[in-house]
Amino acid sequence: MADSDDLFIREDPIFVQKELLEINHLPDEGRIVGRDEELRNLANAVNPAIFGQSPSNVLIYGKTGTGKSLCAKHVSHRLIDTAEEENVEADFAYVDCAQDSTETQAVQTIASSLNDPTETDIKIPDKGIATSTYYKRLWDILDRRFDVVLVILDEIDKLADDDILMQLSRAGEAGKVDNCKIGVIGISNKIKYKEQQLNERVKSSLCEREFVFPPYDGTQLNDIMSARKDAFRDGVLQDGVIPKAAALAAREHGDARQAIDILRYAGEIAQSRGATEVTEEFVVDARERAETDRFRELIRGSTPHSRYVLQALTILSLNDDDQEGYRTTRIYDIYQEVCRQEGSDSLSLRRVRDLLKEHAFLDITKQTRHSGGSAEGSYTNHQLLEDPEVVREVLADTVE
Ligand SMILES: Nc1ncnc2c1ncn2[C@@H]1O[C@H](COP(=O)(O)OP(=O)(O)OP(=O)(O)O)[C@@H](O)[C@H]1O
Repeated sequence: MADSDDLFIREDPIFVQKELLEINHLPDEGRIVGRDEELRNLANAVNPAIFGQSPSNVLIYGKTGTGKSLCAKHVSHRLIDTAEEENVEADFAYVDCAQDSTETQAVQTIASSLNDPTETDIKIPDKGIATSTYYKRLWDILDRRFDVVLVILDEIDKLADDDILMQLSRAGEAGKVDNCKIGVIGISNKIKYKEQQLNERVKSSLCEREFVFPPYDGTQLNDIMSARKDAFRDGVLQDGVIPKAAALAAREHGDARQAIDILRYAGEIAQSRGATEVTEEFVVDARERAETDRFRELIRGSTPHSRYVLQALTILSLNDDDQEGYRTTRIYDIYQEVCRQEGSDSLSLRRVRDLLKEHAFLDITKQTRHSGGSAEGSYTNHQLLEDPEVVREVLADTVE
Protein backbone atom coordinates (compact mmCIF):
# COMPACT_ATOMS: atom_id res chain seq x y z
CA MET A 1 0.00 0.00 0.00
CA ALA A 2 1.14 3.58 -0.75
CA ASP A 3 2.43 5.41 2.29
CA SER A 4 0.70 8.66 3.28
CA ASP A 5 3.31 10.68 1.36
CA ASP A 6 1.90 9.29 -1.88
CA LEU A 7 -1.72 9.25 -0.85
CA PHE A 8 -2.23 12.92 0.05
CA ILE A 9 -1.17 16.15 -1.54
CA ARG A 10 0.32 18.24 1.25
CA GLU A 11 0.00 21.60 -0.38
CA ASP A 12 -2.78 23.04 -2.51
CA PRO A 13 -1.13 23.34 -5.95
CA ILE A 14 -3.56 26.02 -7.21
CA PHE A 15 -4.86 28.24 -4.40
CA VAL A 16 -3.02 30.05 -1.59
CA GLN A 17 -5.88 32.19 -0.30
CA LYS A 18 -8.98 30.56 -1.67
CA GLU A 19 -11.14 32.41 0.87
CA LEU A 20 -10.77 35.54 -1.28
CA LEU A 21 -13.01 33.81 -3.81
CA GLU A 22 -15.50 32.31 -1.35
CA ILE A 23 -19.11 33.46 -1.45
CA ASN A 24 -19.22 35.08 1.97
CA HIS A 25 -15.89 36.83 1.77
CA LEU A 26 -16.17 40.57 2.43
CA PRO A 27 -13.37 42.22 0.43
CA ASP A 28 -11.45 45.08 2.01
CA GLU A 29 -11.53 48.56 0.55
CA GLY A 30 -8.63 48.05 -1.86
CA ARG A 31 -10.48 45.21 -3.53
CA ILE A 32 -13.78 47.02 -4.07
CA VAL A 33 -13.68 48.19 -7.63
CA GLY A 34 -15.92 50.29 -9.85
CA ARG A 35 -18.35 51.48 -7.21
CA ASP A 36 -16.84 54.83 -6.23
CA GLU A 37 -19.91 56.83 -7.08
CA GLU A 38 -22.29 54.40 -5.38
CA LEU A 39 -20.13 54.37 -2.24
CA ARG A 40 -20.02 58.17 -2.22
CA ASN A 41 -23.80 58.44 -2.63
CA LEU A 42 -24.44 55.99 0.16
CA ALA A 43 -21.93 57.65 2.47
CA ASN A 44 -23.51 60.97 1.72
CA ALA A 45 -26.99 59.69 2.65
CA VAL A 46 -25.86 58.38 6.03
CA ASN A 47 -23.32 61.14 6.72
CA PRO A 48 -25.48 63.07 9.26
CA ALA A 49 -24.97 60.10 11.60
CA ILE A 50 -21.39 61.27 12.15
CA PHE A 51 -22.74 64.40 13.82
CA GLY A 52 -25.23 62.37 15.83
CA GLN A 53 -28.06 63.39 13.51
CA SER A 54 -30.55 61.12 11.72
CA PRO A 55 -29.16 59.39 8.64
CA SER A 56 -31.42 59.29 5.57
CA ASN A 57 -33.27 56.06 4.97
CA VAL A 58 -32.10 54.49 1.74
CA LEU A 59 -33.38 51.95 -0.75
CA ILE A 60 -30.87 50.29 -3.07
CA TYR A 61 -32.03 48.48 -6.17
CA GLY A 62 -30.09 46.49 -8.71
CA LYS A 63 -29.66 43.13 -10.34
CA THR A 64 -28.05 40.28 -8.50
CA GLY A 65 -24.27 40.56 -8.03
CA THR A 66 -24.04 44.31 -8.56
CA GLY A 67 -22.41 44.94 -5.19
CA LYS A 68 -25.43 46.21 -3.24
CA SER A 69 -24.82 44.25 -0.05
CA LEU A 70 -21.08 44.76 -0.27
CA CYS A 71 -21.36 48.55 -0.56
CA ALA A 72 -24.00 48.80 2.18
CA LYS A 73 -21.82 46.80 4.59
CA HIS A 74 -18.66 48.64 3.64
CA VAL A 75 -20.18 52.09 4.15
CA SER A 76 -21.64 50.95 7.48
CA HIS A 77 -18.24 49.73 8.72
CA ARG A 78 -16.64 53.00 7.67
CA LEU A 79 -19.40 54.98 9.32
CA ILE A 80 -18.77 53.28 12.66
CA ASP A 81 -15.04 54.03 12.49
CA THR A 82 -15.51 57.65 11.50
CA ALA A 83 -18.25 58.18 14.10
CA GLU A 84 -15.96 56.78 16.77
CA GLU A 85 -13.33 59.38 15.89
CA GLU A 86 -16.03 61.99 16.48
CA ASN A 87 -17.00 60.42 19.81
CA VAL A 88 -20.32 59.26 18.42
CA GLU A 89 -21.36 55.72 19.37
CA ALA A 90 -22.55 53.98 16.22
CA ASP A 91 -23.15 50.42 15.04
CA PHE A 92 -25.07 48.54 12.38
CA ALA A 93 -27.19 45.40 12.21
CA TYR A 94 -27.45 43.25 9.11
CA VAL A 95 -30.62 41.26 8.45
CA ASP A 96 -30.97 38.77 5.62
CA CYS A 97 -34.74 39.02 5.19
CA ALA A 98 -34.85 35.82 3.13
CA GLN A 99 -33.85 34.05 6.38
CA ASP A 100 -35.60 36.34 8.84
CA SER A 101 -38.78 37.06 6.97
CA THR A 102 -41.17 37.52 9.88
CA GLU A 103 -41.32 40.66 11.98
CA THR A 104 -40.36 38.71 15.11
CA GLN A 105 -37.33 37.04 13.50
CA ALA A 106 -36.11 40.34 12.09
CA VAL A 107 -36.46 42.31 15.33
CA GLN A 108 -34.82 39.45 17.26
CA THR A 109 -31.84 39.47 14.88
CA ILE A 110 -31.43 43.24 15.12
CA ALA A 111 -31.69 43.28 18.91
CA SER A 112 -29.28 40.40 19.45
CA SER A 113 -26.71 41.76 17.04
CA LEU A 114 -26.71 45.21 18.71
CA ASN A 115 -26.78 43.91 22.26
CA ASP A 116 -23.89 43.38 24.58
CA PRO A 117 -25.41 41.56 27.56
CA THR A 118 -22.36 42.23 29.75
CA GLU A 119 -23.00 45.92 29.35
CA THR A 120 -26.80 46.07 29.28
CA ASP A 121 -27.81 43.01 31.28
CA ILE A 122 -30.56 42.53 28.69
CA LYS A 123 -31.26 39.06 27.32
CA ILE A 124 -32.44 38.46 23.77
CA PRO A 125 -33.55 34.83 23.63
CA ASP A 126 -33.86 33.09 20.24
CA LYS A 127 -37.56 32.63 20.81
CA GLY A 128 -40.24 32.45 23.46
CA ILE A 129 -40.99 36.13 24.04
CA ALA A 130 -43.60 38.32 22.39
CA THR A 131 -42.67 40.52 19.44
CA SER A 132 -43.55 43.59 21.48
CA THR A 133 -41.07 42.49 24.17
CA TYR A 134 -38.32 42.14 21.58
CA TYR A 135 -39.06 45.70 20.50
CA LYS A 136 -39.01 47.02 24.07
CA ARG A 137 -35.65 45.38 24.65
CA LEU A 138 -34.33 46.69 21.32
CA TRP A 139 -35.32 50.28 22.13
CA ASP A 140 -33.73 49.90 25.52
CA ILE A 141 -30.47 48.60 23.99
CA LEU A 142 -30.39 51.43 21.47
CA ASP A 143 -30.86 54.12 24.07
CA ARG A 144 -28.35 52.65 26.47
CA ARG A 145 -25.60 51.88 23.96
CA PHE A 146 -25.76 54.09 20.90
CA ASP A 147 -26.17 57.54 19.45
CA VAL A 148 -26.99 56.14 16.05
CA VAL A 149 -27.50 52.76 14.33
CA LEU A 150 -27.99 51.61 10.79
CA VAL A 151 -30.16 48.61 10.02
CA ILE A 152 -29.42 46.91 6.70
CA LEU A 153 -32.40 44.92 5.48
CA ASP A 154 -31.08 42.80 2.63
CA GLU A 155 -33.69 41.30 0.28
CA ILE A 156 -36.18 43.57 1.99
CA ASP A 157 -38.91 42.41 -0.41
CA LYS A 158 -38.86 39.01 1.37
CA LEU A 159 -40.30 40.51 4.56
CA ALA A 160 -43.75 39.07 5.19
CA ASP A 161 -45.14 42.55 5.85
CA ASP A 162 -43.93 46.07 6.46
CA ASP A 163 -44.66 46.26 10.20
CA ILE A 164 -40.98 46.33 11.15
CA LEU A 165 -40.33 49.10 8.64
CA MET A 166 -43.05 51.14 10.23
CA GLN A 167 -41.59 50.54 13.71
CA LEU A 168 -38.03 51.39 12.71
CA SER A 169 -38.84 54.43 10.67
CA ARG A 170 -41.10 55.91 13.33
CA ALA A 171 -39.32 54.86 16.52
CA GLY A 172 -38.00 58.35 17.19
CA GLU A 173 -41.10 60.31 16.50
CA ALA A 174 -43.29 57.77 18.34
CA GLY A 175 -41.12 58.27 21.42
CA LYS A 176 -39.91 54.65 21.55
CA VAL A 177 -36.30 55.74 21.63
CA ASP A 178 -35.17 58.94 23.30
CA ASN A 179 -31.74 59.64 21.93
CA CYS A 180 -30.63 57.04 19.46
CA LYS A 181 -31.15 57.78 15.75
CA ILE A 182 -32.00 54.93 13.38
CA GLY A 183 -31.29 54.72 9.66
CA VAL A 184 -32.56 51.91 7.43
CA ILE A 185 -30.79 50.69 4.30
CA GLY A 186 -33.17 48.47 2.33
CA ILE A 187 -31.80 46.36 -0.52
CA SER A 188 -33.83 44.70 -3.25
CA ASN A 189 -33.61 43.33 -6.74
CA LYS A 190 -37.35 43.72 -7.30
CA ILE A 191 -37.88 46.78 -9.43
CA LYS A 192 -41.48 47.20 -8.32
CA TYR A 193 -40.89 46.56 -4.64
CA LYS A 194 -41.82 50.03 -3.51
CA GLU A 195 -45.00 50.30 -5.53
CA GLN A 196 -46.24 46.79 -4.80
CA GLN A 197 -45.28 46.08 -1.25
CA LEU A 198 -45.16 49.30 0.73
CA ASN A 199 -47.99 51.32 2.12
CA GLU A 200 -47.88 55.08 1.63
CA ARG A 201 -46.74 55.99 5.13
CA VAL A 202 -43.83 53.58 5.12
CA LYS A 203 -42.94 54.55 1.57
CA SER A 204 -42.57 58.18 2.40
CA SER A 205 -40.30 57.62 5.39
CA LEU A 206 -38.30 54.67 4.11
CA CYS A 207 -37.49 55.90 0.64
CA GLU A 208 -35.80 59.21 1.35
CA ARG A 209 -32.95 58.30 -0.99
CA GLU A 210 -32.96 55.69 -3.72
CA PHE A 211 -30.03 54.33 -5.67
CA VAL A 212 -29.90 51.94 -8.58
CA PHE A 213 -26.72 49.91 -9.01
CA PRO A 214 -26.03 49.12 -12.67
CA PRO A 215 -24.50 45.83 -13.86
CA TYR A 216 -20.70 45.81 -14.24
CA ASP A 217 -19.03 46.09 -17.63
CA GLY A 218 -16.17 43.88 -18.80
CA THR A 219 -13.43 46.25 -17.60
CA GLN A 220 -14.93 46.49 -14.12
CA LEU A 221 -15.32 42.72 -13.84
CA ASN A 222 -11.77 42.34 -15.05
CA ASP A 223 -10.58 44.70 -12.29
CA ILE A 224 -12.72 43.01 -9.62
CA MET A 225 -11.21 39.63 -10.43
CA SER A 226 -7.67 41.00 -10.84
CA ALA A 227 -7.90 42.49 -7.35
CA ARG A 228 -8.32 38.92 -6.02
CA LYS A 229 -5.63 37.28 -8.12
CA ASP A 230 -3.61 36.56 -5.01
CA ALA A 231 -6.12 33.82 -4.22
CA PHE A 232 -3.94 31.77 -6.57
CA ARG A 233 -0.36 30.65 -6.23
CA ASP A 234 2.17 32.71 -8.15
CA GLY A 235 2.38 31.77 -11.80
CA VAL A 236 -0.62 29.40 -11.71
CA LEU A 237 -3.16 31.68 -13.35
CA GLN A 238 -2.55 32.10 -17.07
CA ASP A 239 -2.81 35.67 -18.36
CA GLY A 240 -5.85 35.11 -20.54
CA VAL A 241 -8.06 33.60 -17.82
CA ILE A 242 -9.37 36.75 -16.13
CA PRO A 243 -10.02 38.69 -19.38
CA LYS A 244 -11.90 35.72 -20.77
CA ALA A 245 -13.97 35.21 -17.61
CA ALA A 246 -14.71 38.96 -17.53
CA ALA A 247 -15.80 39.01 -21.16
CA LEU A 248 -18.16 36.07 -20.67
CA ALA A 249 -19.64 37.41 -17.44
CA ALA A 250 -20.09 40.92 -18.86
CA ARG A 251 -21.80 39.61 -21.97
CA GLU A 252 -24.30 37.77 -19.84
CA HIS A 253 -25.32 39.64 -16.71
CA GLY A 254 -22.57 41.94 -15.46
CA ASP A 255 -22.76 40.00 -12.19
CA ALA A 256 -19.63 40.15 -10.00
CA ARG A 257 -20.65 37.11 -7.99
CA GLN A 258 -20.84 35.06 -11.15
CA ALA A 259 -17.46 36.39 -12.35
CA ILE A 260 -15.79 35.44 -9.06
CA ASP A 261 -17.50 32.04 -9.13
CA ILE A 262 -16.14 31.44 -12.63
CA LEU A 263 -12.63 32.17 -11.39
CA ARG A 264 -12.98 29.87 -8.38
CA TYR A 265 -14.49 27.07 -10.45
CA ALA A 266 -11.76 27.40 -13.09
CA GLY A 267 -9.22 26.82 -10.29
CA GLU A 268 -11.18 23.88 -8.91
CA ILE A 269 -11.48 22.31 -12.35
CA ALA A 270 -7.71 22.66 -12.81
CA GLN A 271 -7.26 21.03 -9.41
CA SER A 272 -9.58 18.14 -10.16
CA ARG A 273 -7.82 17.45 -13.46
CA GLY A 274 -4.42 17.48 -11.85
CA ALA A 275 -3.31 20.52 -13.90
CA THR A 276 -0.60 22.81 -12.58
CA GLU A 277 -1.95 25.90 -14.33
CA VAL A 278 -5.39 27.44 -14.71
CA THR A 279 -5.89 27.91 -18.44
CA GLU A 280 -8.52 29.63 -20.56
CA GLU A 281 -9.83 26.27 -21.58
CA PHE A 282 -11.20 25.71 -18.04
CA VAL A 283 -13.12 28.98 -18.12
CA VAL A 284 -15.79 27.65 -20.45
CA ASP A 285 -16.79 24.79 -18.14
CA ALA A 286 -16.46 27.06 -15.13
CA ARG A 287 -18.86 29.53 -16.71
CA GLU A 288 -21.43 26.84 -17.24
CA ARG A 289 -21.27 25.78 -13.60
CA ALA A 290 -21.48 29.37 -12.40
CA GLU A 291 -24.44 30.04 -14.66
CA THR A 292 -26.40 27.06 -13.35
CA ASP A 293 -25.57 28.11 -9.78
CA ARG A 294 -26.77 31.63 -10.44
CA PHE A 295 -29.96 30.42 -11.97
CA ARG A 296 -30.60 27.95 -9.15
CA GLU A 297 -30.11 30.66 -6.53
CA LEU A 298 -32.51 33.02 -8.28
CA ILE A 299 -35.20 30.37 -8.55
CA ARG A 300 -34.68 29.25 -4.96
CA GLY A 301 -35.22 32.81 -3.80
CA SER A 302 -38.38 33.41 -5.79
CA THR A 303 -41.98 33.22 -4.61
CA PRO A 304 -44.30 30.32 -5.54
CA HIS A 305 -46.24 32.34 -8.13
CA SER A 306 -43.08 33.63 -9.66
CA ARG A 307 -42.09 29.97 -10.11
CA TYR A 308 -45.51 28.98 -11.49
CA VAL A 309 -45.14 31.65 -14.17
CA LEU A 310 -41.73 30.28 -15.07
CA GLN A 311 -43.12 26.77 -15.08
CA ALA A 312 -45.78 27.87 -17.57
CA LEU A 313 -43.14 29.37 -19.85
CA THR A 314 -41.06 26.20 -19.51
CA ILE A 315 -44.00 24.00 -20.47
CA LEU A 316 -44.57 26.11 -23.59
CA SER A 317 -40.87 26.08 -24.48
CA LEU A 318 -40.62 22.30 -24.09
CA ASN A 319 -43.72 21.63 -26.17
CA ASP A 320 -43.06 23.81 -29.16
CA ASP A 321 -39.77 25.47 -29.69
CA ASP A 322 -40.94 28.83 -30.93
CA GLN A 323 -37.88 30.99 -31.56
CA GLU A 324 -40.00 34.12 -31.29
CA GLY A 325 -41.06 33.39 -27.71
CA TYR A 326 -44.53 33.32 -26.19
CA ARG A 327 -47.11 35.99 -25.61
CA THR A 328 -48.12 37.00 -22.12
CA THR A 329 -51.70 35.80 -22.61
CA ARG A 330 -50.55 32.32 -23.70
CA ILE A 331 -48.29 32.06 -20.69
CA TYR A 332 -51.13 33.26 -18.50
CA ASP A 333 -53.45 30.46 -19.71
CA ILE A 334 -50.90 27.78 -18.83
CA TYR A 335 -50.04 29.56 -15.59
CA GLN A 336 -53.70 29.30 -14.51
CA GLU A 337 -53.54 25.58 -15.26
CA VAL A 338 -50.38 25.24 -13.13
CA CYS A 339 -52.12 27.08 -10.27
CA ARG A 340 -55.09 24.71 -10.49
CA GLN A 341 -52.76 21.73 -10.23
CA GLU A 342 -50.97 23.32 -7.28
CA GLY A 343 -54.32 24.03 -5.58
CA SER A 344 -53.55 27.74 -5.51
CA ASP A 345 -55.64 30.74 -6.62
CA SER A 346 -54.15 32.42 -9.65
CA LEU A 347 -53.04 36.04 -9.63
CA SER A 348 -54.40 38.64 -12.03
CA LEU A 349 -52.98 39.03 -15.53
CA ARG A 350 -51.49 42.34 -14.43
CA ARG A 351 -49.55 40.72 -11.57
CA VAL A 352 -48.33 37.96 -13.86
CA ARG A 353 -47.14 40.58 -16.31
CA ASP A 354 -45.17 42.15 -13.44
CA LEU A 355 -43.69 38.80 -12.47
CA LEU A 356 -42.60 38.29 -16.05
CA LYS A 357 -40.95 41.70 -15.96
CA GLU A 358 -39.06 40.69 -12.84
CA HIS A 359 -37.81 37.53 -14.55
CA ALA A 360 -36.61 39.63 -17.46
CA PHE A 361 -34.92 42.10 -15.12
CA LEU A 362 -32.94 39.27 -13.54
CA ASP A 363 -32.02 37.82 -16.97
CA ILE A 364 -33.99 34.63 -16.46
CA THR A 365 -36.03 35.49 -19.54
CA LYS A 366 -35.83 37.86 -22.44
CA GLN A 367 -38.74 40.11 -23.41
CA THR A 368 -39.32 41.49 -26.88
CA ARG A 369 -41.99 43.94 -28.00
CA HIS A 370 -43.77 43.18 -31.25
CA SER A 371 -46.09 45.21 -33.32
CA GLY A 372 -49.02 43.06 -34.40
CA GLY A 373 -50.14 45.48 -37.11
CA SER A 374 -53.15 47.73 -36.99
CA ALA A 375 -55.61 44.93 -36.22
CA GLU A 376 -53.77 43.52 -33.23
CA GLY A 377 -51.84 46.31 -31.54
CA SER A 378 -48.47 45.61 -29.96
CA TYR A 379 -47.67 42.73 -27.63
CA THR A 380 -44.77 41.29 -25.64
CA ASN A 381 -43.11 37.93 -26.19
CA HIS A 382 -41.13 36.08 -23.52
CA GLN A 383 -38.37 33.52 -23.90
CA LEU A 384 -36.30 31.54 -21.45
CA LEU A 385 -32.62 32.40 -21.59
CA GLU A 386 -31.67 29.05 -20.06
CA ASP A 387 -32.23 25.62 -21.66
CA PRO A 388 -35.86 24.66 -20.77
CA GLU A 389 -34.75 21.17 -19.69
CA VAL A 390 -32.41 22.77 -17.14
CA VAL A 391 -35.17 25.12 -15.97
CA ARG A 392 -37.51 22.17 -15.53
CA GLU A 393 -34.94 20.33 -13.42
CA VAL A 394 -34.18 23.36 -11.27
CA LEU A 395 -37.88 24.04 -10.73
CA ALA A 396 -38.47 20.41 -9.76
CA ASP A 397 -35.54 20.61 -7.29
CA THR A 398 -36.79 23.75 -5.63
CA VAL A 399 -40.38 22.74 -4.89
CA GLU A 400 -41.09 23.84 -1.32
N1 LIG B 1 -17.35 46.38 -6.79
C1 LIG B 1 -16.95 45.21 -6.33
N2 LIG B 1 -15.66 44.98 -6.03
C2 LIG B 1 -15.28 43.78 -5.54
N3 LIG B 1 -16.10 42.74 -5.34
C3 LIG B 1 -17.40 42.90 -5.63
C4 LIG B 1 -17.89 44.14 -6.13
N4 LIG B 1 -19.22 44.03 -6.31
C5 LIG B 1 -19.56 42.80 -5.95
N5 LIG B 1 -18.48 42.10 -5.53
C6 LIG B 1 -18.49 40.73 -5.03
O1 LIG B 1 -19.51 40.02 -5.73
C7 LIG B 1 -20.31 39.24 -4.83
C8 LIG B 1 -21.75 39.72 -4.90
O2 LIG B 1 -21.84 41.05 -4.38
P1 LIG B 1 -23.09 41.52 -3.50
O3 LIG B 1 -23.53 40.40 -2.59
O4 LIG B 1 -22.75 42.80 -2.88
O5 LIG B 1 -24.16 41.70 -4.64
P2 LIG B 1 -25.70 42.10 -4.50
O6 LIG B 1 -25.92 43.16 -5.51
O7 LIG B 1 -26.03 42.39 -3.09
O8 LIG B 1 -26.37 40.76 -5.00
P3 LIG B 1 -27.76 40.06 -4.53
O9 LIG B 1 -28.87 40.93 -5.02
O10 LIG B 1 -27.71 38.73 -5.24
O11 LIG B 1 -27.67 39.92 -3.04
C9 LIG B 1 -19.69 39.40 -3.47
O12 LIG B 1 -18.85 38.29 -3.25
C10 LIG B 1 -18.88 40.67 -3.56
O13 LIG B 1 -17.77 40.61 -2.72
